[in-house]
Amino acid sequence: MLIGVPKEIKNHEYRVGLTPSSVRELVAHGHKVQVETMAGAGIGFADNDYVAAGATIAASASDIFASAEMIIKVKEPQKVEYEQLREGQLLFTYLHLAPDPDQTAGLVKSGVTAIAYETVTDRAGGLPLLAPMSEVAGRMAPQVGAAALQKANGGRGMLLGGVPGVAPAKVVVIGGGVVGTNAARIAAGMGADVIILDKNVKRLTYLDDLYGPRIKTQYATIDDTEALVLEADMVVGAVLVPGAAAPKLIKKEQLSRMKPGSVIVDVAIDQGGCFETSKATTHADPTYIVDDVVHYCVANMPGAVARTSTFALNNATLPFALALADKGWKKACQDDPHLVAGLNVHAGKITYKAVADALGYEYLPIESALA
Ligand SMILES: NC(=O)C1=CN([C@@H]2O[C@H](COP(=O)(O)OP(=O)(O)OC[C@H]3O[C@@H](n4cnc5c(N)ncnc54)[C@H](O)[C@@H]3O)[C@@H](O)[C@H]2O)C=CC1
Ligand SMILES: CC(=O)C(=O)O
Ligand SMILES: [Mg+2]
Repeated sequence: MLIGVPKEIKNHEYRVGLTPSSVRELVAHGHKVQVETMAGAGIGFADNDYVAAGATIAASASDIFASAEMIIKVKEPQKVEYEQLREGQLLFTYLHLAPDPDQTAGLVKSGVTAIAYETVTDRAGGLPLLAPMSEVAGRMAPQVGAAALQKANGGRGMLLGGVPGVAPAKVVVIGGGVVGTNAARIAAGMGADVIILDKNVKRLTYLDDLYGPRIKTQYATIDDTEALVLEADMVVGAVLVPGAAAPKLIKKEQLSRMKPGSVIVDVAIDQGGCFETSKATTHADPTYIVDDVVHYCVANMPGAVARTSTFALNNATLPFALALADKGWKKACQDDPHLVAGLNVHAGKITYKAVADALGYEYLPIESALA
């Protein structure tokens, strides 16, 4: 199969779909890989590293979109990218379609077959291709939130861990999955007073076993979520209903009652965000203020630590990329119920129910797409 890797074009996005090591694995399986020139340059992968791994270098993204049978990316295709996709081509990347009607319409119109990293599942009920980036974004959340709490950045002027004789900041994490757990762990490590809210009692039990009294847990009723958010110095938004738009758990009216200078890090922004006032920001201009509350809503947080993130992502995606290349998407999906869970779009139809429901498309059941 001819596999293409374009350079990412989102703001300050330096991750790349394949590392040179991953290219070498695909080439060892008999595939051809074409990488756009400078695709990995931002994180120390020179064109020559890709050539040494067996790739050829394409002068432009349009060469790749024109010829590749499978395109491997990191972030969802931007307009200039999805306009070049076509029927019979396979796209393997993050998509986050539910909050993104324009991209969804573009993919449907193109006829492409698109497998979204974020809805591929595993035997334990997890999301193995989302998890590595959730680990990164979760660990970054207290770090970026701590900076936002500084006075010059609009924050309350609080040190996350306090000092002897002065209490630490209160950090509330909504959603105790991969992002939430990693955010809580780092915030607690920085000395903050941390509590995690979730609706899944089993998950809260697991977190309690894992961290003991160092991190508190709370069942996420509307009442308790509101009470804790109003007391918080920093809130991390980390909920997910796979494939669906994030539920808006904190309304504008509630936000206006938060402490002036408090900080929201809405990691769930890639699914639309869990605060009514959240809108996606970029690494170039990551924060804005509503009602004296600093909002950090960068939808590609792991792009800031792109080298770590690219290795972590490739560790998870490579086995699936190999299966797709070796068998073709249909056979690979027929053989693997977890990979097929990633199928979001096929030949002009939406094949993921939560996306179809969120955006008012007819849903094509996966079995029909695979027939
Ligand atoms: N902004 C960025 O750069 C990045 C964003 N993300 C996003 O972060 C979000 C969280 O991802 P993960 O932690 O991997 O998901 P996850 O599935 O591991 O965890 C989500 C948790 O939210 C809980 N939850 C769902 N509805 C809830 C509610 N109403 N109240 C309280 N808890 C609720 C679930 O029970 C689950 O424990 C996703 O939207 C993901 O796409 C992930 C990586 C990078
Ligand atoms: C998951 C995601 O949105 C990211 O890694 O950018
Ligand atoms: Mg206020």
